[in-house]
Amino acid sequence: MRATDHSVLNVDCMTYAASTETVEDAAATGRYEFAQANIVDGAAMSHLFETFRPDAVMHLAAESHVDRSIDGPGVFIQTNVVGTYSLLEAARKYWLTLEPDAKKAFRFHHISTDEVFGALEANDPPFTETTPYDPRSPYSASKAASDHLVRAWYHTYGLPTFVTNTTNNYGIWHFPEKLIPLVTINAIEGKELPVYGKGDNVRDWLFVEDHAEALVKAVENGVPGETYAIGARQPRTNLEVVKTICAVLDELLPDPAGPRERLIRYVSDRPGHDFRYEIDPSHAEQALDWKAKHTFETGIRRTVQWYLDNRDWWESIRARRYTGNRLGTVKE
Ligand SMILES: Cc1cn([C@H]2C[C@H](O)[C@@H](COP(=O)(O)OP(=O)(O)O[C@H]3O[C@H](C)C(=O)[C@H](O)[C@H]3O)O2)c(=O)[nH]c1=O
Repeated sequence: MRATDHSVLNVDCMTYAASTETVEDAAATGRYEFAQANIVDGAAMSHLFETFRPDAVMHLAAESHVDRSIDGPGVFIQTNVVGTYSLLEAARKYWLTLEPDAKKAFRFHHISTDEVFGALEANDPPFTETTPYDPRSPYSASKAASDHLVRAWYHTYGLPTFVTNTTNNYGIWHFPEKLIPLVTINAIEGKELPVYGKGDNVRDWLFVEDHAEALVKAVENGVPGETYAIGARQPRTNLEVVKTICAVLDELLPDPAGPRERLIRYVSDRPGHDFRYEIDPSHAEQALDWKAKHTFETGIRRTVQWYLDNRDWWESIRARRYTGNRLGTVKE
């Protein structure tokens, strides 16, 4: 199946106030058209299937910010667990109505995270598809639960599902509460750059366009019951990430006050902060005939340039809605 020749129901950002506002911001750019429905609402989900009659589903809808899940886990259980259940049931009811060929070709692609595998120590080998689940935050536990539901619907009902687990994404349109957009925007504005703990936690960074390409390959070629661990082999400590952003910005937009590393502030650590995530993507690269094109350095350069070129987008988000304490305030 080629994703470009078939209708794929891309379920994303359809949940709750914060995500709906994200959708409005994205839709305001004129580049997107969204069907909005609450993922927890089974009837609304069934209506989406009847309207679109998709050949496949890409399930990207999730509450995704770990800090928010620590502040308020309930919405993560609703969206990520109950929402995935409701989407699976709507997909199953629709799938049962399909003709045999369409039924065989149908795919339910669940997009998930490497956080379900827990935390690595410095010398542990990277996660693979066979790493046991060991989630530790309310967010990762809710995603782990959703992964298990998706596999259960394959084994129990025969719904042709598969799962991709990916490393940290970054790039254009990244919501300004996560580390990279938050630090980029704060650095542009000359504000302090909050680094949790000592800044030695490691994340493995995948440029969003590389991930999108992998997801298209996966929905075209993914085998039901399979798992694909997707990453770019670009692990960096958080301090390296922040310093790289500062250096790129100093080059693209020099600050008369001096190098931006002066803005780095070490703040209280995230409770239960997972030390290190990293994926070995060998199986996915081979099975999906895909490989990430960006190194962290090429991807971050494009990202910083994009935030410089798209101030209107993030300024309006910061000004209108998200001035709360999860948006770049230094907490000490
Ligand atoms: C917001 C913030 C974060 N950090 C640290 C915490 C992490 O060690 C690292 C990245 O944090 P962020 O919240 O951007 O992303 P993760 O907690 O690694 O999780 C992200 O990647 C996974 C795979 C998903 O599945 C999540 O959905 C996604 O949000 O920077 C700071 O030091 N300062 C800050 O102000």
